Amino acid sequence: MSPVSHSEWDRPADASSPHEGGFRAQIDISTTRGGPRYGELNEELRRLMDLARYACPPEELTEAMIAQVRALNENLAKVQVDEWETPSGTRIDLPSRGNLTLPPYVVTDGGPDGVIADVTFRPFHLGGNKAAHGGHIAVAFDDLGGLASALKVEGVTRTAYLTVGYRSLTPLDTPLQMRTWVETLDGRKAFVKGTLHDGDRLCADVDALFIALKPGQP
Ligand SMILES: CCCCCCCCCCCCCCCC(=O)SCCNC(=O)CCNC(=O)[C@H](O)C(C)(C)COP(=O)(O)OP(=O)(O)OC[C@H]1O[C@@H](n2cnc3c(N)ncnc32)[C@H](O)[C@@H]1OP(=O)(O)O
Repeated sequence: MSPVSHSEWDRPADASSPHEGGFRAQIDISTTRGGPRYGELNEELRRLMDLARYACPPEELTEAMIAQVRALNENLAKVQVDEWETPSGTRIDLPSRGNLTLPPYVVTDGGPDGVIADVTFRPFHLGGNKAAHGGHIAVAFDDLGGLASALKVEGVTRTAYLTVGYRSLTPLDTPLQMRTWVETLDGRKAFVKGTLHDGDRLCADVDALFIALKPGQP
């Protein structure tokens, strides 16, 4: 039942594994890993989070649900792989590359000039008063800012700083438009800007620095 330990996933590169040092310079993108129904599994898990976030179960139902979730977790524990082999984060055909922990987004346009994505904060991303939690908005900017800088430098980058301006409330369950782009590229430094809109209304903007990693840099 325990998750994969750090020592198991932080393994050295070998012939079948192109990561260098503790870091993989290229993401091993896929459209098949995890099978054709992996996206459906993710969506059911998101629905579980939505429903759990607002549930107030009576005690007898809580007991039954603990047993059900335990059974689900036991199945998931049987199919653990390391971070380089999991479909999560690599499935470019799925929302947020199949990464369940990110707010679900769909990239509608992406390249060295920037990224445009439709992002929907789910009910479980609630901060308060039906609005999205600011931390989840920052996560979306981090990932899509990281994607914009990766497409610009043609390699993986890492966030050095990320400053979010929360300009107006960000609604849940509403398709929103996020744009991110590299404003200035200075050697390894990609200065990224971004916006989040609900229609014409600006919900948030971002100012971030991503650094292209050197080969072998942990
Ligand atoms: C079609 C589909 C394709 C799919 C394709 C997949 C794409 C896939 C996208 C994934 C998207 C994930 C996006 C999540 C990204 C994370 O969330 S990363 C996790 C969060 N970030 C971290 O943990 C970073 C921790 N910090 C570090 O590792 C190191 O400090 C850093 C940031 C790598 C920099 O260290 P370093 O490489 O030793 O660089 P260093 O020489 O210190 O600095 C380089 C330059 O940057 C400047 N700098 C560094 N830090 C700062 C700072 N905080 N403020 C200002 N300046 C700074 C330095 O002053 C220096 O400037 P110059 O002297 O060159 O002018």
